[in-house]
Amino acid sequence: MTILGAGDILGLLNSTYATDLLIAVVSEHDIFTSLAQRESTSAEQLAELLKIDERAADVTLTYLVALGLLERLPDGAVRPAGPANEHLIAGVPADLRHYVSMFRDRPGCRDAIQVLKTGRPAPWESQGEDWLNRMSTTDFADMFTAGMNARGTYISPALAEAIRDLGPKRILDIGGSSGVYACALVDALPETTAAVLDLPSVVDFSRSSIAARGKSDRVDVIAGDMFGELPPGFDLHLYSNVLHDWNAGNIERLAKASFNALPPGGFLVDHDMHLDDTKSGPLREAEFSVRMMLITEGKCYSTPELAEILTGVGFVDVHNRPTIAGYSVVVARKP
Ligand SMILES: C[S@@+](CC[C@H](N)C(=O)[O-])C[C@H]1O[C@@H](n2cnc3c(N)ncnc32)[C@H](O)[C@@H]1O
Repeated sequence: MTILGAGDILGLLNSTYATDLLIAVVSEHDIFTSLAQRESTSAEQLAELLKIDERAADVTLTYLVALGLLERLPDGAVRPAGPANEHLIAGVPADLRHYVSMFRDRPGCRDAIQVLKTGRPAPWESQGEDWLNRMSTTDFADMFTAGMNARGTYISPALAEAIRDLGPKRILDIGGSSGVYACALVDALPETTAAVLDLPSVVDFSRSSIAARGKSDRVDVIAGDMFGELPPGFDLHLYSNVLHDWNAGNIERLAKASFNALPPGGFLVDHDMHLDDTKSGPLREAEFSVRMMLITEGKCYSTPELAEILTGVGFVDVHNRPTIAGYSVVVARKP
Protein backbone atom coordinates (compact mmCIF):
# COMPACT_ATOMS: atom_id res chain seq x y z
CA MET A 1 0.00 0.00 0.00
CA THR A 2 1.25 3.50 -0.81
CA ILE A 3 0.79 6.03 1.96
CA LEU A 4 0.77 9.67 0.86
CA GLY A 5 2.28 12.37 3.07
CA ALA A 6 1.27 16.03 2.93
CA GLY A 7 4.01 16.81 0.39
CA ASP A 8 2.79 13.96 -1.85
CA ILE A 9 -0.78 15.28 -1.68
CA LEU A 10 0.42 18.75 -2.73
CA GLY A 11 2.44 17.16 -5.55
CA LEU A 12 -0.49 15.09 -6.73
CA LEU A 13 -2.75 18.14 -6.91
CA ASN A 14 -0.16 20.22 -8.71
CA SER A 15 0.32 17.44 -11.29
CA THR A 16 -3.30 17.47 -12.51
CA TYR A 17 -2.63 20.14 -15.16
CA ALA A 18 0.47 18.46 -16.52
CA THR A 19 -1.34 15.44 -17.97
CA ASP A 20 -3.60 17.83 -19.89
CA LEU A 21 -0.49 19.45 -21.38
CA LEU A 22 0.83 16.03 -22.42
CA ILE A 23 -2.50 15.23 -24.11
CA ALA A 24 -2.45 18.65 -25.81
CA VAL A 25 1.05 18.38 -27.29
CA VAL A 26 0.48 14.80 -28.49
CA SER A 27 -3.07 15.20 -29.86
CA GLU A 28 -2.86 18.75 -31.23
CA HIS A 29 0.82 18.97 -32.22
CA ASP A 30 2.02 15.36 -32.64
CA ILE A 31 5.12 16.61 -30.88
CA PHE A 32 7.14 13.39 -30.75
CA THR A 33 6.68 12.65 -34.46
CA SER A 34 8.00 16.16 -35.25
CA LEU A 35 10.92 15.86 -32.84
CA ALA A 36 11.84 12.39 -34.13
CA GLN A 37 12.47 13.87 -37.59
CA ARG A 38 15.24 16.11 -36.25
CA GLU A 39 18.68 15.48 -34.78
CA SER A 40 17.83 17.62 -31.72
CA THR A 41 15.57 20.58 -30.90
CA SER A 42 15.85 23.57 -28.54
CA ALA A 43 12.87 25.31 -26.89
CA GLU A 44 13.16 28.22 -29.35
CA GLN A 45 13.21 25.80 -32.29
CA LEU A 46 10.20 23.92 -30.90
CA ALA A 47 8.24 27.17 -30.59
CA GLU A 48 9.03 27.93 -34.23
CA LEU A 49 8.33 24.37 -35.41
CA LEU A 50 4.93 23.99 -33.73
CA LYS A 51 4.00 27.70 -33.89
CA ILE A 52 3.59 27.85 -30.13
CA ASP A 53 4.56 30.33 -27.41
CA GLU A 54 8.25 30.23 -26.40
CA ARG A 55 7.65 30.15 -22.61
CA ALA A 56 5.16 27.30 -23.14
CA ALA A 57 7.71 25.44 -25.30
CA ASP A 58 10.37 25.80 -22.62
CA VAL A 59 8.08 24.51 -19.83
CA THR A 60 6.80 21.68 -22.04
CA LEU A 61 10.31 20.44 -22.81
CA THR A 62 11.29 20.43 -19.13
CA TYR A 63 8.15 18.44 -18.26
CA LEU A 64 8.67 15.87 -21.06
CA VAL A 65 12.33 15.46 -20.07
CA ALA A 66 11.30 14.98 -16.43
CA LEU A 67 8.85 12.28 -17.57
CA GLY A 68 11.64 10.50 -19.46
CA LEU A 69 9.86 10.95 -22.81
CA LEU A 70 12.63 13.27 -24.01
CA GLU A 71 16.36 13.25 -23.37
CA ARG A 72 18.17 16.53 -22.55
CA LEU A 73 21.47 16.79 -24.45
CA PRO A 74 24.54 18.62 -23.09
CA ASP A 75 23.75 21.74 -25.16
CA GLY A 76 20.23 21.94 -23.65
CA ALA A 77 18.43 20.69 -26.77
CA VAL A 78 16.27 17.54 -26.61
CA ARG A 79 15.38 14.42 -28.57
CA PRO A 80 12.72 11.69 -28.05
CA ALA A 81 13.61 8.94 -25.58
CA GLY A 82 12.18 5.91 -23.79
CA PRO A 83 8.48 5.10 -24.29
CA ALA A 84 8.00 8.10 -26.62
CA ASN A 85 10.06 6.27 -29.26
CA GLU A 86 7.94 3.13 -28.91
CA HIS A 87 4.45 4.57 -28.45
CA LEU A 88 4.07 8.22 -29.41
CA ILE A 89 5.59 8.51 -32.89
CA ALA A 90 3.80 7.93 -36.23
CA GLY A 91 4.53 4.55 -37.79
CA VAL A 92 5.55 2.58 -34.68
CA PRO A 93 3.73 -0.77 -34.20
CA ALA A 94 2.45 0.01 -30.68
CA ASP A 95 1.22 3.55 -31.43
CA LEU A 96 -0.81 4.97 -28.50
CA ARG A 97 -1.55 8.38 -30.02
CA HIS A 98 -5.21 7.64 -30.86
CA TYR A 99 -5.77 6.61 -27.26
CA VAL A 100 -4.20 9.87 -26.06
CA SER A 101 -6.46 11.81 -28.44
CA MET A 102 -9.59 10.42 -26.77
CA PHE A 103 -8.88 12.83 -23.89
CA ARG A 104 -8.40 15.99 -25.92
CA ASP A 105 -11.83 17.51 -25.31
CA ARG A 106 -11.32 17.76 -21.57
CA PRO A 107 -11.72 21.46 -20.60
CA GLY A 108 -8.20 21.52 -19.16
CA CYS A 109 -6.75 20.14 -22.37
CA ARG A 110 -8.66 22.69 -24.49
CA ASP A 111 -7.20 25.39 -22.21
CA ALA A 112 -3.69 23.99 -22.60
CA ILE A 113 -4.03 24.02 -26.41
CA GLN A 114 -5.08 27.68 -26.21
CA VAL A 115 -2.23 28.69 -23.86
CA LEU A 116 0.31 26.95 -26.12
CA LYS A 117 -1.02 29.01 -29.01
CA THR A 118 -1.35 32.43 -27.32
CA GLY A 119 0.98 32.32 -24.30
CA ARG A 120 -1.78 34.00 -22.27
CA PRO A 121 -3.00 32.55 -18.91
CA ALA A 122 -6.04 30.27 -19.05
CA PRO A 123 -9.31 31.14 -17.27
CA TRP A 124 -9.29 29.92 -13.66
CA GLU A 125 -10.66 26.34 -13.75
CA SER A 126 -11.74 26.92 -17.37
CA GLN A 127 -14.28 29.59 -16.41
CA GLY A 128 -14.32 33.39 -16.76
CA GLU A 129 -11.11 35.29 -16.20
CA ASP A 130 -7.63 34.21 -15.12
CA TRP A 131 -6.73 34.06 -11.39
CA LEU A 132 -5.13 37.52 -11.21
CA ASN A 133 -8.17 39.31 -12.64
CA ARG A 134 -10.42 37.35 -10.32
CA MET A 135 -8.33 38.33 -7.26
CA SER A 136 -10.10 41.72 -7.21
CA THR A 137 -13.35 40.07 -6.04
CA THR A 138 -13.50 39.26 -2.33
CA ASP A 139 -15.11 35.83 -2.70
CA PHE A 140 -12.40 34.61 -5.05
CA ALA A 141 -9.60 36.30 -3.05
CA ASP A 142 -10.88 34.65 0.16
CA MET A 143 -11.02 31.19 -1.44
CA PHE A 144 -7.55 31.64 -2.96
CA THR A 145 -5.99 33.03 0.22
CA ALA A 146 -7.49 30.21 2.31
CA GLY A 147 -5.75 27.77 -0.05
CA MET A 148 -2.42 29.60 0.23
CA ASN A 149 -2.84 29.64 4.01
CA ALA A 150 -3.46 25.88 4.17
CA ARG A 151 -0.37 25.05 2.10
CA GLY A 152 1.71 27.59 4.02
CA THR A 153 0.72 26.14 7.38
CA TYR A 154 2.48 22.94 6.34
CA ILE A 155 5.55 24.30 4.55
CA SER A 156 6.30 27.61 6.35
CA PRO A 157 8.19 26.18 9.39
CA ALA A 158 10.81 24.64 7.05
CA LEU A 159 11.24 27.99 5.30
CA ALA A 160 11.77 29.73 8.66
CA GLU A 161 14.32 27.10 9.67
CA ALA A 162 16.20 27.44 6.38
CA ILE A 163 16.75 31.21 6.67
CA ARG A 164 16.84 31.99 10.38
CA ASP A 165 20.66 32.27 10.25
CA LEU A 166 20.27 35.36 8.03
CA GLY A 167 19.16 37.12 11.23
CA PRO A 168 16.78 39.72 9.76
CA LYS A 169 15.38 42.41 12.06
CA ARG A 170 12.41 43.39 9.90
CA ILE A 171 10.89 41.27 7.14
CA LEU A 172 8.66 42.44 4.27
CA ASP A 173 6.59 39.48 3.00
CA ILE A 174 5.73 40.63 -0.52
CA GLY A 175 2.53 39.04 -1.89
CA GLY A 176 2.37 37.62 1.64
CA SER A 177 -1.27 36.48 1.43
CA SER A 178 -2.64 35.30 4.81
CA GLY A 179 0.62 36.14 6.59
CA VAL A 180 1.30 32.49 7.36
CA TYR A 181 4.98 32.77 6.34
CA ALA A 182 5.53 36.07 8.18
CA CYS A 183 4.03 34.49 11.32
CA ALA A 184 6.24 31.40 11.03
CA LEU A 185 9.31 33.62 10.61
CA VAL A 186 8.63 35.79 13.65
CA ASP A 187 7.92 32.61 15.59
CA ALA A 188 11.38 31.31 14.72
CA LEU A 189 13.08 34.69 15.26
CA PRO A 190 11.97 36.20 18.61
CA GLU A 191 13.60 39.62 17.97
CA THR A 192 12.12 40.03 14.48
CA THR A 193 9.01 41.85 13.26
CA ALA A 194 7.39 41.66 9.83
CA ALA A 195 4.84 43.19 7.48
CA VAL A 196 2.71 41.53 4.82
CA LEU A 197 2.20 43.47 1.59
CA ASP A 198 -0.71 42.28 -0.56
CA LEU A 199 -3.64 43.46 -2.65
CA PRO A 200 -6.50 45.39 -0.99
CA SER A 201 -8.86 42.46 -1.69
CA VAL A 202 -6.63 40.14 0.37
CA VAL A 203 -5.61 42.12 3.44
CA ASP A 204 -8.79 41.67 5.55
CA PHE A 205 -8.15 37.93 5.41
CA SER A 206 -4.48 38.55 6.30
CA ARG A 207 -5.41 40.67 9.34
CA SER A 208 -7.80 38.12 10.80
CA SER A 209 -5.47 35.23 10.08
CA ILE A 210 -2.52 37.00 11.75
CA ALA A 211 -4.78 37.85 14.73
CA ALA A 212 -5.89 34.21 14.95
CA ARG A 213 -2.20 33.25 15.17
CA GLY A 214 -1.73 35.78 17.98
CA LYS A 215 0.85 37.77 16.01
CA SER A 216 -0.88 41.13 15.36
CA ASP A 217 1.65 42.91 17.60
CA ARG A 218 4.60 41.69 15.49
CA VAL A 219 3.18 41.36 11.96
CA ASP A 220 1.72 44.46 10.22
CA VAL A 221 -0.37 44.45 7.08
CA ILE A 222 0.09 46.83 4.14
CA ALA A 223 -2.45 47.02 1.31
CA GLY A 224 -0.66 47.97 -1.88
CA ASP A 225 0.84 47.09 -5.24
CA MET A 226 4.22 45.38 -5.18
CA PHE A 227 4.95 46.82 -8.62
CA GLY A 228 4.87 50.30 -7.09
CA GLU A 229 7.64 51.59 -4.83
CA LEU A 230 8.41 49.20 -1.97
CA PRO A 231 8.37 50.61 1.59
CA PRO A 232 11.76 51.30 3.28
CA GLY A 233 12.84 49.97 6.68
CA PHE A 234 12.99 46.23 5.95
CA ASP A 235 16.23 44.23 5.77
CA LEU A 236 14.77 41.04 4.23
CA HIS A 237 12.27 40.83 1.36
CA LEU A 238 10.46 37.52 1.07
CA TYR A 239 8.81 36.47 -2.18
CA SER A 240 7.05 33.18 -1.45
CA ASN A 241 5.30 31.50 -4.39
CA VAL A 242 5.29 34.90 -6.07
CA LEU A 243 8.03 34.89 -8.72
CA HIS A 244 6.48 31.85 -10.45
CA ASP A 245 3.47 34.06 -11.30
CA TRP A 246 5.52 36.43 -13.46
CA ASN A 247 7.65 36.52 -16.59
CA ALA A 248 11.36 37.34 -16.47
CA GLY A 249 10.77 41.05 -17.23
CA ASN A 250 8.45 41.46 -14.26
CA ILE A 251 10.77 39.48 -11.98
CA GLU A 252 13.53 41.90 -12.93
CA ARG A 253 11.24 44.83 -12.01
CA LEU A 254 10.57 43.30 -8.58
CA ALA A 255 14.25 42.47 -8.05
CA LYS A 256 15.26 46.06 -8.92
CA ALA A 257 12.63 47.52 -6.58
CA SER A 258 13.85 45.24 -3.78
CA PHE A 259 17.48 46.13 -4.45
CA ASN A 260 16.63 49.84 -4.21
CA ALA A 261 14.56 49.49 -1.02
CA LEU A 262 16.87 47.13 0.91
CA PRO A 263 19.82 48.42 2.98
CA PRO A 264 23.37 47.20 2.23
CA GLY A 265 23.64 43.66 3.63
CA GLY A 266 19.87 43.11 3.16
CA PHE A 267 18.49 39.91 1.64
CA LEU A 268 16.04 38.95 -1.07
CA VAL A 269 14.61 35.48 -0.43
CA ASP A 270 12.61 33.62 -3.07
CA HIS A 271 10.69 30.65 -1.64
CA ASP A 272 9.28 28.44 -4.39
CA MET A 273 9.61 25.19 -6.29
CA HIS A 274 12.76 25.52 -8.40
CA LEU A 275 13.85 23.43 -11.36
CA ASP A 276 17.22 21.71 -11.30
CA ASP A 277 20.11 23.51 -12.97
CA THR A 278 19.73 21.76 -16.35
CA LYS A 279 15.94 22.19 -16.30
CA SER A 280 15.39 18.44 -16.58
CA GLY A 281 13.23 18.03 -13.48
CA PRO A 282 12.52 17.02 -10.76
CA LEU A 283 9.16 15.72 -11.98
CA ARG A 284 6.94 17.28 -9.27
CA GLU A 285 8.62 20.67 -9.75
CA ALA A 286 8.30 20.34 -13.55
CA GLU A 287 4.58 19.53 -13.12
CA PHE A 288 4.11 22.56 -10.87
CA SER A 289 5.84 24.65 -13.52
CA VAL A 290 3.27 23.40 -16.07
CA ARG A 291 0.47 24.52 -13.77
CA MET A 292 2.04 27.96 -13.37
CA MET A 293 2.67 28.26 -17.11
CA LEU A 294 -0.98 27.45 -17.84
CA ILE A 295 -2.63 29.74 -15.27
CA THR A 296 -0.18 32.68 -15.00
CA GLU A 297 2.34 34.54 -17.16
CA GLY A 298 5.11 32.74 -15.23
CA LYS A 299 6.59 29.28 -14.67
CA CYS A 300 9.04 27.69 -12.21
CA TYR A 301 12.60 28.89 -12.64
CA SER A 302 15.94 27.19 -12.08
CA THR A 303 18.41 28.76 -9.65
CA PRO A 304 20.78 29.78 -12.50
CA GLU A 305 17.88 31.52 -14.33
CA LEU A 306 17.06 33.52 -11.18
CA ALA A 307 20.74 34.15 -10.42
CA GLU A 308 21.14 35.76 -13.84
CA ILE A 309 18.31 38.22 -13.10
CA LEU A 310 19.34 38.86 -9.49
CA THR A 311 23.04 39.42 -10.18
CA GLY A 312 22.02 41.56 -13.15
CA VAL A 313 20.40 44.07 -10.77
CA GLY A 314 23.32 43.96 -8.29
CA PHE A 315 22.66 41.13 -5.82
CA VAL A 316 25.54 38.79 -4.87
CA ASP A 317 26.03 35.35 -3.26
CA VAL A 318 22.94 33.88 -4.92
CA HIS A 319 22.43 30.32 -3.74
CA ASN A 320 19.74 27.68 -3.15
CA ARG A 321 18.73 26.03 0.14
CA PRO A 322 16.27 23.07 0.05
CA THR A 323 13.29 23.02 2.44
CA ILE A 324 10.40 20.49 2.17
CA ALA A 325 7.82 19.15 -0.28
CA GLY A 326 9.96 20.04 -3.31
CA TYR A 327 10.37 23.63 -2.10
CA SER A 328 13.59 25.54 -1.69
CA VAL A 329 14.77 29.10 -1.14
CA VAL A 330 16.98 31.14 -3.40
CA VAL A 331 18.84 33.66 -1.24
CA ALA A 332 20.51 36.80 -2.64
CA ARG A 333 22.37 39.53 -0.72
CA LYS A 334 22.68 43.24 -1.46
CA PRO A 335 26.39 44.06 -1.06
C1 LIG B 1 0.51 32.62 -5.49
S1 LIG B 1 0.13 33.72 -4.21
C2 LIG B 1 1.38 33.39 -3.01
C3 LIG B 1 0.95 33.74 -1.64
C4 LIG B 1 1.94 33.43 -0.51
N1 LIG B 1 3.11 34.27 -0.55
C5 LIG B 1 2.32 31.98 -0.51
O1 LIG B 1 3.50 31.63 -0.57
O2 LIG B 1 1.41 31.15 -0.44
C6 LIG B 1 0.60 35.28 -4.88
C7 LIG B 1 0.21 36.45 -4.01
O3 LIG B 1 0.63 37.66 -4.66
C8 LIG B 1 -0.38 38.62 -4.46
N2 LIG B 1 -0.26 39.67 -5.50
C9 LIG B 1 -0.49 39.54 -6.82
N3 LIG B 1 -0.27 40.71 -7.45
C10 LIG B 1 0.11 41.58 -6.49
C11 LIG B 1 0.49 42.95 -6.51
N4 LIG B 1 0.53 43.64 -7.66
N5 LIG B 1 0.84 43.54 -5.35
C12 LIG B 1 0.80 42.84 -4.18
N6 LIG B 1 0.47 41.54 -4.10
C13 LIG B 1 0.12 40.92 -5.24
C14 LIG B 1 -1.66 37.83 -4.54
O4 LIG B 1 -2.75 38.52 -3.99
C15 LIG B 1 -1.29 36.57 -3.77
O5 LIG B 1 -1.54 36.72 -2.39
